[in-house]
Amino acid sequence: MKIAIIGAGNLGLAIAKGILHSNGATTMYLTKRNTTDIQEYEKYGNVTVTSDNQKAVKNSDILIFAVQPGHLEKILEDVKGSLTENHVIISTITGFNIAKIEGILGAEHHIIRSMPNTAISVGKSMTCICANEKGKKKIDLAKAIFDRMGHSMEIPEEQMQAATVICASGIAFWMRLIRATTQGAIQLGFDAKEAQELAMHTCSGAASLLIESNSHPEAEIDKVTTPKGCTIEGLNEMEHQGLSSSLIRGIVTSFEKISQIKTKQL
Ligand SMILES: NC(=O)C1=CN([C@@H]2O[C@H](COP(=O)(O)OP(=O)(O)OC[C@H]3O[C@@H](n4cnc5c(N)ncnc54)[C@H](O)[C@@H]3O)[C@@H](O)[C@H]2O)C=CC1
Ligand SMILES: O=C(O)[C@@H]1CCC=N1
Repeated sequence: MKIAIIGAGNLGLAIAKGILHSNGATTMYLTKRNTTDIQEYEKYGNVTVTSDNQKAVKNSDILIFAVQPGHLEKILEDVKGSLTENHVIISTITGFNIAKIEGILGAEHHIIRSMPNTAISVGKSMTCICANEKGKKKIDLAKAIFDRMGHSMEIPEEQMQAATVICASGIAFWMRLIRATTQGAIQLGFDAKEAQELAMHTCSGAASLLIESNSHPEAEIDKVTTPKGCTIEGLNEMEHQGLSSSLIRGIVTSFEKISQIKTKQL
């Protein structure tokens, strides 16, 4: 597989690391306007770093666009002449819909819209994808690419903004929960490093229980809450303080914001 990542910033480099981590490409082009700080990636023999997007497109089959929304239109116009009908175009751009990409490139291209998160760098991204009519023929290929770097789900395009909040912003939400647990553990006497180790592995174990046993969170909670015990006492206090409610409200607020950004920018 010959992959180009157009826009090697935060997300683009996270994807590049995920691809390297999973041996997911035969060759990989990484592009950026100023390539100085990504030059080191050429130490991996199959990686070419360049500011020449046309060259990256001509030498690759799968094109992953990870630039800021305001830059995409011009970049697509610039590379349009180098595209063939065999290219698979994967956009990670928030809010930039398939109709708009088709408006620039034409509907005859395989166009996939994706929403990964930064955990793609360690092969653990939850990635949502959807495709245009032509791209549906390549959706299994896109799914296979993202499944090598975590877990993927095909969703209707109307749900992409909601998926962005849950999966991409979700990394920040879960980080804050892990950080808060760490602060609690420090107050109970663990040093900071130990406290984070306890918090993150407990978080990972909780998610693994659900993924591997296919069970429901409340069923797992019932197994831990001893009657009159410490768990239910703590859990009920968290709920009295609005734990579930604040999470739900934060998610809805984030969604309201992403909906406004879409209307203003695009
Ligand atoms: N950071 C995240 O967790 C997620 C971000 N996204 C989306 O991914 C996109 C990129 O986000 P970030 O990586 O955070 O942004 P970023 O600003 O870190 O990266 C964008 C990169 O594109 C480069 N660039 C600009 N013009 C270029 C050009 N003409 N040719 C080649 N490269 C060019 C910039 O130098 C920069 O390195 C955004 O549209 C964002 O909505 C999507 C999911 C998650
Ligand atoms: O915060 C944001 O708006 C973008 C979209 C998802 C992650 N970062």
